[in-house]
Amino acid sequence: MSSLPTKDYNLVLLDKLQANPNLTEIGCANELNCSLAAEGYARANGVSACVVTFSVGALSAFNGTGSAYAENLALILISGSPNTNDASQFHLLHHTLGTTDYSYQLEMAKKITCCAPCYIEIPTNLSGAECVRPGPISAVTDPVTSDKAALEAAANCAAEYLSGKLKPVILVGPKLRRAGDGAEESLLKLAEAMGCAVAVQPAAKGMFPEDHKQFVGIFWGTVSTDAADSIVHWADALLCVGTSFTDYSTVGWTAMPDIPLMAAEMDHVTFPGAHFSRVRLGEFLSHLATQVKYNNSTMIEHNRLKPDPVLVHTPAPGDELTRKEISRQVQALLGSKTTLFVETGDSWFNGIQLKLPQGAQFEIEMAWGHIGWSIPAAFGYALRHPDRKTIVMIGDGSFQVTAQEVSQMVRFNLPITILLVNNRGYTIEVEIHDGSYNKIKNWNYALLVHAFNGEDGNAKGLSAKTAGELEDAIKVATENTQGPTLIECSIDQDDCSRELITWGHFVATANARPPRVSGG
Ligand SMILES: C/C(NCc1cnc(C)nc1N)=C(/S)[C@H](O)COP(=O)(O)OP(=O)(O)O
Ligand SMILES: [Mg+2]
Repeated sequence: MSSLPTKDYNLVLLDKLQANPNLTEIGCANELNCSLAAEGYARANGVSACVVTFSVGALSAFNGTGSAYAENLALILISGSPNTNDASQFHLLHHTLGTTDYSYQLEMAKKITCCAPCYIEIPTNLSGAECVRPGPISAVTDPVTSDKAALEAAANCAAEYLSGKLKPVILVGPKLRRAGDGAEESLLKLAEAMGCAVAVQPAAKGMFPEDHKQFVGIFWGTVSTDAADSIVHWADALLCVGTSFTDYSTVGWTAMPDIPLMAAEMDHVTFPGAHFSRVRLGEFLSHLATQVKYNNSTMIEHNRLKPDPVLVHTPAPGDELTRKEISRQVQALLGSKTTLFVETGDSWFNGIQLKLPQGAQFEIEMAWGHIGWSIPAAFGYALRHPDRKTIVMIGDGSFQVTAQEVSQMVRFNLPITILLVNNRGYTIEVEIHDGSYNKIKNWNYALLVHAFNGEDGNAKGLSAKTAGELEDAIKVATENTQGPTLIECSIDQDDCSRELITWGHFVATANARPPRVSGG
């Protein structure tokens, strides 16, 4: 539960929430970070709540709420609001637009909340009022089950559809995990029953085990890993599970699969010419696993065409630090209890290339893509998962947006390791479309962390300009169990991944499409 220090519209509300022994209040430095921390908490916990003050608070929190909506995460946004007498007394109030219409916030919230994020507004003079006891929580939390007949029909139709195909591939998307109800386990069962290749969209990295023998890589068009694009394009049937085809995930629409898609969504299944509603994803996948025939033709082909392992160069300790060396050293950090957050920027491409060992988790915000997300989100996530080692890869531009939340990591003694890649500006934007607006003021990032320590913090701030300095800094980070460790990794501005340059080119081309003339 993330909330802001007390503010007049939600003073009593916070007191009431604090009185509930089952709730823990976690303060954040501002409402943007509060909402993004709640988004990160929801990734770990399944649901989270964010409590803010009216208007000046809520409008900032709308950003993290929008992220939760776009990323299909359950976040409850709770906002204090004016005294119920004010409207009828035509009062002009602080923190508002200066009119007597206070409904604008609710109208805006309606656009970014639905069954995933939801919105509750509580007038300041009702926070302590008696209210009807809420109904059984099971009405909200119990899993929704499929319509039995639709489930049966969908699985039979899918099994028959697949039995007529020679080269089936499964493509996993980011909504698989969000479906809950054991959908990831059901997918594993189905994949092993089919024996086929399993490719994963970038925003779903980690949702299918990468150490599994049927994992064939990240399907991301021309910037795929392990030639996953070849096997996806070789397939004659693509079973899309929770997929999301956006301009970013299709590399500016250059990687849309060109065969009819069979799509299994969170609550419905579609094939060419058929649609089955009220079919829950987890139930569909596990039921289909009992109907399908084994056909490993795409695995046999993948094993023929997959690239040989890449020889990773290990530089001398005194060598200038590079993007590749940062990735090599982060790779060595990943293990069954680590969760890696990768921020919008070249960190996406560097993170996607890493191999996840058994149990390692991966978090990315590719749909909403709000730079700075990973700092508050990792903070929220780590609160829920003290049992895991949380690592963040973030660029300098992104860090400047939400840096204050490192002070909350200090406050709650969270041993998060932050690898801040300082390439002096917005490199992703430089590669898409350069201009003076991609330059930023450089900070002394390592020193900033000492400021966040105040008189009692345990955070460490280090900088690395060579491979050896990074090795040493990572050792310090690994040993610092009482607080965050930020390592500023300085690299050349143009030291970026080839995938970023290729992807940026196609996304920029897609952005630049001329307006369509009607009738044209
Ligand atoms: C400005 C922007 N995107 C536009 C943008 C602007 N504002 C918000 C909130 N979110 C966004 N994605 C992006 S990706 C920067 O290149 C990020 O820079 P940095 O963190 O330094 O990473 P790289 O250097 O690797 O690109
Ligand atoms: Mg940068």
